[in-house]
Amino acid sequence: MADLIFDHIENGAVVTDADGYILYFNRPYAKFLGIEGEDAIGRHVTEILASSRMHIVAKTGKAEINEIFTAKGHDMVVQRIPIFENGKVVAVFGQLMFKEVGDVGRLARNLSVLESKLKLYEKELTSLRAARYSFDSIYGSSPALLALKEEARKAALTDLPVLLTGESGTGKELFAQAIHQSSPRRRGPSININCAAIPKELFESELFGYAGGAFTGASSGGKPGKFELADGGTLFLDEIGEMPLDLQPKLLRVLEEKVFERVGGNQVIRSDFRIIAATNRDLAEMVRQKEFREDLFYRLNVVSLNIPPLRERKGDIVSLARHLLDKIAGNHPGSHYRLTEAAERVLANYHWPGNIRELLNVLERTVFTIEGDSIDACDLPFYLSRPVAVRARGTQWSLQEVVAEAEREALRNALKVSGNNKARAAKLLGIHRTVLYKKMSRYKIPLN
Ligand SMILES: Nc1ncnc2c1ncn2[C@@H]1O[C@H](COP(=O)(O)OP(=O)(O)OP(=O)(O)O)[C@@H](O)[C@H]1O
Repeated sequence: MADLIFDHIENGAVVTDADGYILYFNRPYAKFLGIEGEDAIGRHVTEILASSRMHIVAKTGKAEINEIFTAKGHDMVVQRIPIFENGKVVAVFGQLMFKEVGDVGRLARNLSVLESKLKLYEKELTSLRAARYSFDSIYGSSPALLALKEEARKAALTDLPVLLTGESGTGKELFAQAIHQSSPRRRGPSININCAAIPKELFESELFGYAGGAFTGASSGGKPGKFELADGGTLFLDEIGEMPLDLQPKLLRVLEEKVFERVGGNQVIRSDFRIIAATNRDLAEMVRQKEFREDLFYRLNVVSLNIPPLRERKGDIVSLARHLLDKIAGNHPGSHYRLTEAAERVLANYHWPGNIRELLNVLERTVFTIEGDSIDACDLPFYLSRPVAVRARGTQWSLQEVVAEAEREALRNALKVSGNNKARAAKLLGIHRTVLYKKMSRYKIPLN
């Protein structure tokens, strides 16, 4: 068996006794030197490899690792390891690590290229992240938003947990990223976990990871969880209100002690992370309803930042819209989208239940349908201009409104596809040209 293993060592390997007489000589080594392996057994190692130092290592008892060794005209890299029994060298194991010294140089060069590439990517990633997620990329000049940014900037300099609250689409994730990017942990990882997106049964292993063989199907090396990955950085727990109640005590313990074990593992893991949590739910009310643990709530709610909805900072709507249009234009080279005053009025008066995400969505869709760069009120979705009284009924639309919106959209698409040729657009729609003109006038679609 030992012979078999020995012959399967990829590179040459040899074992001598304490006096330098060969006990084993594997096939790859024999092949490499062009001799018969069996012939070498029992002979002194210097007879086969004149400058061998195996017998010297047997005397010194000191391993020689990655030494250059010349044999048969080759400069090779070898290692020689003394084997001890009861404190005495009984054998020496020698192994060829690289058949050519040049291989080592090449490997080292490759490694150093890889290392510098890695450094370059790290730098690029940091600057990309900084450009995308700094406080400067949070737009708006309303006093409420400016005050909030100031508080968030201060919080970034500390290691305190932050709880971000606000309606969906107000920019909670953007704030979390900006805090990380402005914190001393900016070079560390920024790990996100959306608590609403994880099935309950996978929650624990997502957060804490699992040990190898922890359950059927688990990968053999195990897998680190988000807490482990966030070591040295920030862990962003989005939609924390969706955290299963029975897991909350465990989460609290980790937040307090910063140590945990992987699922199915027994090794204690320490991780140095900073927590930022976000929710669009009223956590205090959830605590009162016993749907969220009070102790965890207090642990998370150390620095509390509430992002007001867009309709409560009307001053931000138009400037945000302009900024988002510039961003959209970045994907359409040569364009510079502008809003007419009427369009600005429509945007400013709408109540934006989906906040900035909805604004972005509306602008993206509008840009897709317009000809040219100017966005007028009639280019915006019909529902934005509905009177407040109608909107107050909630999201339920009357059939008439739905039909009108669909008609308007169909008209605009047909005009776009036909290059604003009315006759062709009418034909596409299957209506008479005069009907098209009438409907265009009703929906305030400009003639050209
Ligand atoms: N002040 C802002 N300036 C520029 N872009 C913003 C601003 N606030 C939000 N956005 C953009 O709006 C979109 C929604 O923001 P984000 O995902 O941060 O919201 P959220 O509050 O985390 O939403 P949810 O609660 O639904 O997860 C993103 O594309 C984000 O870049």
